[in-house]
Amino acid sequence: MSSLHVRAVIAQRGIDVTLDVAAGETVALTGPNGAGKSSILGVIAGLLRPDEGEVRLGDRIVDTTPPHARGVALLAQDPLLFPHLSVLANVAFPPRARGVRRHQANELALRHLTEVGAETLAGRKPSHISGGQAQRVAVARALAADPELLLLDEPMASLDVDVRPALRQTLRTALEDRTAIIVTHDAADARALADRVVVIEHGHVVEDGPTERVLNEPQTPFAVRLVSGSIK
Ligand SMILES: Nc1ncnc2c1ncn2[C@@H]1O[C@H](COP(=O)(O)OP(=O)(O)OP(=O)(O)O)[C@@H](O)[C@H]1O
Repeated sequence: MSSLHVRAVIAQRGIDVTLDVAAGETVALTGPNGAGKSSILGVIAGLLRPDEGEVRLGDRIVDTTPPHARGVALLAQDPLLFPHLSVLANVAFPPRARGVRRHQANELALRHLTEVGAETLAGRKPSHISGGQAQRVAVARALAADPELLLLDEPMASLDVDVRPALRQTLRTALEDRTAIIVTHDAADARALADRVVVIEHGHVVEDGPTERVLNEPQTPFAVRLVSGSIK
């Protein structure tokens, strides 16, 4: 578990952001479409190089560390499971990639699948499970990477409204005592999962405070809309 410090300037996208996340803290990153949320996650994950900036995890500067060695797991909107691998092999992939032996990696994978309530799917191929199940499996795979920092980009966006509460509950458990950033447009996600809410507009932080404060006394027009549920 590490703290995060990120400063990212991407001139072409109008982004200039500094963000600190304490060790074990979950931050909900929110703001209008095109505000820069995904770009910020991209910089932290090492997928996008800022014009200027720094990404520090604990006391390590990871700017020049390749994505797979950063200790950062990114859960995208789509589960992006490997189609040719079983559910179990998908979740065992990160530990296998860091050299854990097959038997041990499979045991670890099964434990994470159980954590997200998907252990009965272990033998199936991704094409034989539902979208909601696939997203749970993707959460298990992200956890199996044992990341120092977990980034979630609208993990509920592709799911039907009726399966969102179950995944939210899964994430609630998974994010306890983990440093994490979740991009969301849903106040329910922020309320259930985040210690802090940060609002980004036009590439800048316009509001930042404890979840309770931001949801009870929103200061910016976007936060007001978030609370009233009028976004989307
Ligand atoms: N691949 C790209 N190349 C150039 N500009 C991009 C690219 N992707 C996004 N942008 C621009 O960068 C800015 C920030 O976009 P970004 O996707 O980070 O916002 P976002 O807050 O994640 O939006 P959304 O809620 O729609 O996902 C926007 O002006 C967008 O047009």
